[in-house]
Amino acid sequence: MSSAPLLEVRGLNAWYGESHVLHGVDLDIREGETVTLLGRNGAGKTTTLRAIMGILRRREGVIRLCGKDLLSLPLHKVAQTGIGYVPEERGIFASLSVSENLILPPTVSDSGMSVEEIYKLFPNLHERRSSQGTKLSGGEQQMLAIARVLRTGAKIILLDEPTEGLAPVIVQRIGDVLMALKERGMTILLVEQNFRFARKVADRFYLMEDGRMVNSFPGHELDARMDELHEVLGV
Ligand SMILES: Nc1ncnc2c1ncn2[C@@H]1O[C@H](COP(=O)(O)OP(=O)(O)OP(=O)(O)O)[C@@H](O)[C@H]1O
Repeated sequence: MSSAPLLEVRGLNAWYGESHVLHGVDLDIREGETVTLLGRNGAGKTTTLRAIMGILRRREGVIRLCGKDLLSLPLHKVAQTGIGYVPEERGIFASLSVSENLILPPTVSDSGMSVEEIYKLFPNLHERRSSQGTKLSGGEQQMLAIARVLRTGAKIILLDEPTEGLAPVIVQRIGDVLMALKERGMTILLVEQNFRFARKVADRFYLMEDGRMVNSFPGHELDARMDELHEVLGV
């Protein structure tokens, strides 16, 4: 680990009201890396993403992006630092068309993808460009949610279970998109329960249990650790 991490999380504690959910989470993601968070339901994966983004406000510890402190920033300033978030519920504008959803996101850097580039990466969004958000399939909504973040020029994208509830052929399509983003040098933090999908894209895994990171290992060790993972994940 020579270069400084792009995203650095140290000793992160977070609370929902009085409920203490994250207990000293440490996480490092280097530029261009794809890192996947594993853990059983309730382990704190979504909470980690929400705490990094500042949606969950009661936090203590260190969160830095390119060395810049995120913890003290107001919510609306966090995305402007170049960190994009695709929540599990996707967060697209249901009443707007695909093309309107793509035009709306504010830009955080010049490196954001143009609408033309987006349509090249997601030909199905081009076909559906005039369709309203509510009329899209789950897979199309997921792709639109990812595309919206790519428009902004974010350096790192946080994805919460992008394959959940989607048909295998769509899961594969999303995998192809993430591989294309990796090739472009995008840094990705992924929460994912689908091993087959995660194996394809992840350079490194973190394992969470009860609001703590309990292990981290490189992607190629996934198969050798399957028994241990099944035990911790209860799957
Ligand atoms: N809005 C909330 N208010 C209070 N507690 C919450 C809230 N959201 C989550 N929690 C609690 O925080 C803990 C971590 O939940 P979190 O959603 O981060 O887990 P997860 O690992 O993402 O699992 P899942 O796959 O179920 O989303 C759980 O104990 C959960 O019950």
